[in-house]
Formats: sequence, C-alpha cells, structure tokens
Amino acid sequence: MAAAGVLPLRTRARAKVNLDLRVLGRRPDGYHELESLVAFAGVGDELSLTPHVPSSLAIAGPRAAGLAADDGNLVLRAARAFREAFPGASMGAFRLVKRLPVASGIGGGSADAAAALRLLARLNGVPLSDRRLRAAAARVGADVPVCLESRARLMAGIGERLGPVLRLPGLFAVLANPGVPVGTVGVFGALGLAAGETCAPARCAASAPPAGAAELHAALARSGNDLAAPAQRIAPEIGEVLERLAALPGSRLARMSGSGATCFALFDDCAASAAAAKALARERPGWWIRATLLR
Ligand SMILES: C[C@@](CO)(OP(=O)(O)O)[C@H](O)COP(=O)(O)OP(=O)(O)OC[C@H]1O[C@@H](n2ccc(N)nc2=O)[C@H](O)[C@@H]1O
Ligand SMILES: Nc1ncnc2c1ncn2[C@@H]1O[C@H](COP(=O)(O)OP(=O)(O)O)[C@@H](O)[C@H]1O
Repeated sequence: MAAAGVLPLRTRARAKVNLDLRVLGRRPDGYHELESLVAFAGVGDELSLTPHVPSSLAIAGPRAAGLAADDGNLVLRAARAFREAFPGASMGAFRLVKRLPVASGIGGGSADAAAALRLLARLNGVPLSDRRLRAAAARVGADVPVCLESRARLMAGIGERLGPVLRLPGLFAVLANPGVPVGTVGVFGALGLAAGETCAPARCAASAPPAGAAELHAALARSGNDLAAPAQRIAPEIGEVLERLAALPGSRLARMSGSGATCFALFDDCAASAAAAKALARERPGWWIRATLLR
C-alpha cells in the first residue's frame, strides 16, 4: 500500500532496438562479443516506485499475463543489485505497467531493470554516472547498461562497453512481433560458436553514424543482424515478418532487432510509417504492431 502523502516516482522503460548487430566471437565464459548500434523507441513499459515502504512488485498492463512478480523478475533483481551496491539505501514498492511483448528482442525486461535502477538512483541521490550503479546494471543483464540512459549509442563487449551518446536523425519505424516468444540463450546457442572462437574482426575506430536519415538508412543497409539467421531457424515466423515489413509501401529497410522475434522497418516520414502500421495491422490482426520514432 502507498505510504500516505508520498507521491510515487515514475519513469518510462523504452524499447531498445538494435539497428544492426555483429557477433565478433564467443568468450571463454560462453558470452558473445558484439557490436551494435542501439536506438530507443517511443513505446515502452511504465514503472513507478512508492518510496520508503518494503520492496515489492505489482504488474498490470496489456502484456502482464504470464509475467510473474516474483524474485526472478528483472525489476526485483535490479532492486537487489542496487541494495548490494548501496547498502542501507531506501527502497520501495514498484508498479510495472507491461506494454512490450516479453522475450522479443527489444529488451523490455532489461529496460524495466534499468528503469528500476534509475528510480532507486533518483530516490537515493545517486547520479546515473556512478560507477557502482553501472556495475550493478551490468550484473543484472548484458543489455541493462545501455538501457540505463536509453540514448542511442554504439554498444560493444557483451553490452558493457558503451560509446558516447549519438544524436541520430529521428527514424520513423514500424515494429512488428508475430507473438512468438524467442529465448536469447537459444538464439546465441544456435549460432554454434565454440567458447573462445572468433568469427569477425572488430570495426576499428567506430565512426559516428551519418547525420541525415537517408544517409543513415543507406549505411544501415550495408550492415545486418548476425542473430537473424539462427533466430529464424528457431522461429521461422520471423521470415514472414521481415517479408511483410519489406513489402509495405515506403519501407526502406526491414531488419530483426536483438535475438528476435520483433522486427522493424524504416520509413521516410511519420505519415508513411503510420499508414504502413495501419495496413499491416489489417493484414495481421494478431501481431503486435507499433509505429514509433527511434532515436
Ligand atoms: C541479444 C541482445 C542484443 O542487444 O538483446 P535481446 O535479444 O535480449 O533483446 C542482448 O545481447 C541480450 O542481452 P540480455 O538479454 O540482457 O542478456 P543476458 O540476460 O545478460 O544473458 C542471457 C543469455 O544470453 C547469452 N548472451 C547474452 C549476451 C551476450 N552478449 N552474449 C551471450 O551469449 C548468454 O547465454 C546469457 O546467459
Ligand atoms: N520485467 C520483465 N519484463 C520482461 N521479461 C522479464 C521481466 N522480468 C523477467 N523477465 C524474463 O526475462 C526474459 C527476457 O525478457 P525480455 O527482456 O522481454 O526479452 P528480450 O530482451 O529478448 O526482449 C523473459 O524470458 C522473461 O521471462
């Protein structure tokens, strides 16, 4: 129950989109070294924190079904990581409004974890640049550090090495998910790399992405997502999502995000992405489809 007179703190947990993703190799500990240009969408979950009451989590929202509010939830895992990093910190009661599909390659759980860390940091006067906070984020999950600030940047290592924040041109996108959850572990496993194996050289000094949307579309067309092929072997529905997105009027590029199954298409303007999302929703009423700005 909310403490009388105490207003909850609130934040958005925006969907992460991997505009491209290269797998460089597999570390001896089994994790994969990546390079990815990451952007964030206007759609996301919502998280609030009622301070100064015992730690707890309640979940509501259109995608809440099947997501347990137990100790394994990434919100409560993040809260534990925060308390370990800042012993004696004030905690509170979280309420998550779940809108993003679960296990879908847009990091909803990672964004929720990062949102929990942001709220606890705000409550306890900890700046987002605090290295103990960043270390706590990396302990919760590979994608959590980039979600902490939720700003476009290059991500490397297993996700813990972040480039400077990038001012990307706004990318008008349609996100589409066919309703098939895809596990990250299985997709990395299906790549079939042995521990310690290298498969691609790191891009030397990563150059800043172009400032114009058309130039960025063209640059992205020269890259890809190395997890798309293994993900499609696990969930062949992804092939159909990519085909449908590529065939939409005005679609400039169609690609899978993260380990799937969510895919995105890019458009020149807001009217084109909105019309495309509407048309796709008519064709595939069972899919999760959103027009959104990536930046
Ligand atoms: C693939 C990516 C790309 O952004 O996104 P999603 O598809 O999850 O959204 C991420 O690397 C996912 O990060 P995240 O989902 O936080 O991964 P974690 O929970 O830390 O790890 C889950 C499992 O994925 C594998 N894993 C994860 C990250 C990585 N760089 N190499 C890996 O091999 C490991 O088997 C690990 O046990
Ligand atoms: N708050 C949460 N939101 C989503 N998934 C969560 C959450 N807490 C724990 N999980 C678990 O984490 C896994 C990854 O979820 P998610 O971040 O949605 O995947 P992805 O990064 O592929 O989009 C799921 O299998 C889910 O059971």
